[in-house]
Amino acid sequence: MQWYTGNLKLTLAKCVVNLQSGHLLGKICTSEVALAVEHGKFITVEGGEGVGKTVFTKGLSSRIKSAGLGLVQTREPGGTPVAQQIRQIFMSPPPDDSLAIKTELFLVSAARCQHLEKLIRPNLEQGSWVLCDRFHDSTRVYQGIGGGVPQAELETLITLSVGQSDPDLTFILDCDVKVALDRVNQRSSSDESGNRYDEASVDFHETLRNGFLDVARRFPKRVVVLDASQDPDTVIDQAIKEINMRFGTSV
Ligand SMILES: Nc1ncnc2c1ncn2[C@@H]1O[C@H](COP(=O)(O)OP(=O)(O)OP(=O)(O)O)[C@@H](O)[C@H]1O
Ligand SMILES: Cc1cn([C@H]2C[C@H](O)[C@@H](COP(=O)(O)O)O2)c(=O)[nH]c1=O
Repeated sequence: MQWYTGNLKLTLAKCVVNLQSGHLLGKICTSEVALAVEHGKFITVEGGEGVGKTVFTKGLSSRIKSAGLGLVQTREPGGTPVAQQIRQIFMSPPPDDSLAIKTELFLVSAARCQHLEKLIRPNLEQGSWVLCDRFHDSTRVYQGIGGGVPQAELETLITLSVGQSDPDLTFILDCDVKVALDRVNQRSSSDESGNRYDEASVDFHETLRNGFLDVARRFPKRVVVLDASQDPDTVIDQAIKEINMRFGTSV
């Protein structure tokens, strides 16, 4: 017999129980009660600059939480105090000491190790879901395809830092580069937040977009591409449909 309560799965074997109003009453032989916490699902969100990852992650998070599931929303680089300090260096190195591409690779990998060890794995083990804005596919695209680190070297470092903790599901938000850049420009004019690739050419952003689509082709079982030119609620609805189909949930 099994009960699901939030993220907790209770399994009872060979025992007599009384059920009243959904509560478990009566005598239970504890040696025959298995208390299993099912691992939470690990979902990542990827895509180029300005496609809508932040808005999507926030909206999807609240929909999953409203369904009664525990969820931690996080992002990379970052997610723990140390990883956040690495993010500062990564995002804003001193102007007279710009980052070599392999330094970038080591920085995002170090931040990821810390993030996995201190935040992601402990939460998944306790049954909480983790929704992460960017993860290793960003490394494949930005440091690999964009930055030119050879794929074999990059995959070695990804394997070393991620180990068995590959995401269960990845959403790649995809849309026309000009649409995404218009969104970035509108956002920048309102909040003045800078971006690492503000000065990059449209061609470079096209390379990133194609890089993510290439990742989707390489990992078809894990990755789902969503059309991010649609309105935010439609994109989130499509993601939820996919989540329910894959994980048997009713979010
Ligand atoms: N589906 C959408 N339709 C229209 N506008 C959107 C949509 N999603 C996000 N936006 C707007 O586009 C801008 C960029 O969105 P957001 O910050 O979510 O993108 P991002 O992918 O997280 O960007 P970055 O890669 O720079 O972190 C914001 O001003 C946001 O309000
Ligand atoms: C994880 C990861 C990120 N990056 C880059 C991609 C973006 O330009 C920034 C993060 O900014 P955001 O506004 O939080 O999306 O970092 C990267 O180059 N490599 C990575 O592995």
